[in-house]
Amino acid sequence: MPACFDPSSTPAPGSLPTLLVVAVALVDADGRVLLAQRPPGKSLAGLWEFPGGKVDAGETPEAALVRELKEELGIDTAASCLAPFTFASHSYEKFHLLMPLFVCRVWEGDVMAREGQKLAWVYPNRMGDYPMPPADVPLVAMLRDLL
Ligand SMILES: Nc1nc2c([nH]c(=O)n2[C@@H]2O[C@H](COP(=O)(O)OP(=O)(O)OP(=O)(O)O)[C@@H](O)[C@H]2O)c(=O)[nH]1
Repeated sequence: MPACFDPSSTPAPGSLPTLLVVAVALVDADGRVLLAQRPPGKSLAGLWEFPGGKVDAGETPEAALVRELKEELGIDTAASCLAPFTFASHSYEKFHLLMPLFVCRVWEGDVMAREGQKLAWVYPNRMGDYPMPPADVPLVAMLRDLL
């Protein structure tokens, strides 16, 4: 049976809270994508992810991303520089993650790890070398096709 027909892979409606997280593929002039490593002590520690974070109540995904990029990486960008690309919809044990992924090629300032996280600029065909959360796996394949 194809995995997409497996009812056990689909949680019962309403059984998990949906968490809205926004993320971005920052793409540099060489076509590399920025990944950040989740620090020890957090869930999914050690895995590499796209910069971003939770969308606060009353915030748009774009505003949340502009805020997170300033907080985490010290860079300035604007909603008009964020191109909607795709999304992840993935059930973790305690919540269902809904994560729009934007692509951004234009920002101001130098990328810095403001929260002590490890950063890596990665060519799409090398992203397999960086273990990522399960929700991100389909996104990487789509990014490879785009870039
Ligand atoms: N930013 C980001 N989060 C992701 C990605 N993939 C993925 O599954 N997530 C999940 O989405 C959630 C993002 O939440 P977050 O970064 O704001 O929060 P956190 O777990 O670090 O906790 P915090 O509340 O202490 O900030 C985490 O559960 C994280 O594992 C990704 O590529 N980027």
